[in-house]
Amino acid sequence: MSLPDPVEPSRTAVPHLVVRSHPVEGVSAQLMDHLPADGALAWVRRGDGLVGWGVAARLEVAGSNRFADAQAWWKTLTAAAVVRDDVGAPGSGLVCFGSFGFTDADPGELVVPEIIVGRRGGTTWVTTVSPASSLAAPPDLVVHEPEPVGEIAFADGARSGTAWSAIVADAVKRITGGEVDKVVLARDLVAQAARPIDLRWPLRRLAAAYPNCWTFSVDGLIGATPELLVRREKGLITSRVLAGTIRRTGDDAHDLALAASLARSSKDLEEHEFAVRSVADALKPHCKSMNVPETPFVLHLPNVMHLASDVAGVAANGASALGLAAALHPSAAVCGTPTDVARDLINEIEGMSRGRYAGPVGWLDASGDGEWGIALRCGQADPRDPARMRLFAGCGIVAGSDPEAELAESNAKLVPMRDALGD
Ligand SMILES: C=C(O[C@H]1C=CC=C(C(=O)O)[C@@H]1O)C(=O)O
Repeated sequence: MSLPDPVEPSRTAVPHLVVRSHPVEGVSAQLMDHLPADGALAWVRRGDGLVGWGVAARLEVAGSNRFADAQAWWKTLTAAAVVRDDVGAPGSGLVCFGSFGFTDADPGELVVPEIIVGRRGGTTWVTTVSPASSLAAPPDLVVHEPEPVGEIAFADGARSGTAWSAIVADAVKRITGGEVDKVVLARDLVAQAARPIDLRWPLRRLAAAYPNCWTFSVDGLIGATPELLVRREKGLITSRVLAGTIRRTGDDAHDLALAASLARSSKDLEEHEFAVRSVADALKPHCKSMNVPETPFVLHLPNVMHLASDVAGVAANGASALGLAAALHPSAAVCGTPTDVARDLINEIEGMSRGRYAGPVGWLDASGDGEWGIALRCGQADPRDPARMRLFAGCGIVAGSDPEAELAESNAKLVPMRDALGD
């Protein structure tokens, strides 16, 4: 596949931006409620986070230097900006949102909104970003009502469930044959509505139904991910690693028994160990000290339960949150082990383009702090048909995987987006 010409950030003119963050009182609506219909940007968890709209600056990136190009552009842009930050919270001041493709060939972007509304621990603020030539006035924080999606139909994407199970069976054979230790295989569904989908409708529902996840929206990619690839905040680096899944039944007592069986399942523990190792190995050069839990805990979500490990470290160098995300991507939670072999196998047998599914999505500030999740439990709006979205889900495959069980697991992982698009 031929890659788009790489951008040359040093030669790309960046705008000189004027940025002002100030606290606002008496704002009680959810952050998402303030989003206008177009260009919604969001990163929200348990009511805190950032939403934004408008485009003050934007960079599209693809190719093998995409993370470095994005980083260089951001450095130049932040160096040229004049910032007055009266809030001083993580996420105040100049911030960009971003999302990156799973592969180098899938385009991604960084976008600096014109307006950002942030909230953290009871403090709400507004950031305005504008070119020095035309200073922006602070916006009125209006509450908008999104349009319900209405009638919607779901159909197989690149492959039927049965065809996908056959690919999983093939992968299991190749794992037992010694070709690869673990590979993550994904499938897609196509959601077709009768009218253009107002992305704020599913976004609000995801944020309400999955408060422990990070609900995100960047350039038509929306979802609620339970997996934090990396957070860098004031010298502390953290990552929530997930791998190993069991579906919930809705019966609490039964689910508790299932959680206990997940915590003992050698197949899931093996799958999890690959993911934790890949994250710990990638973060090691960037940390002075690290805490890698020996045993995962069980993360309970409304649809599934995951084996989860929170890895933490003290930053050893100036690598930004985006630089760390670049070092971590693709982790074994979305690609496999060994990475290169798993990536080639995905390319060979998965039979679809992932686009920005399973890529890093998040935000970055001028100091290099920020949060990047893995774009999971998500859908991509079709830029050519606003009534259409592609939904994605994938499963880690190891020697002990059962293709039928993996298909059921992938269906459970599609539930958040399917429900969010429903009435
Ligand atoms: C690839 C996905 O999930 C990953 C994250 C958590 C658990 C996973 C698993 O148990 O297979 C996957 O590695 C997805 O949701 O599309």
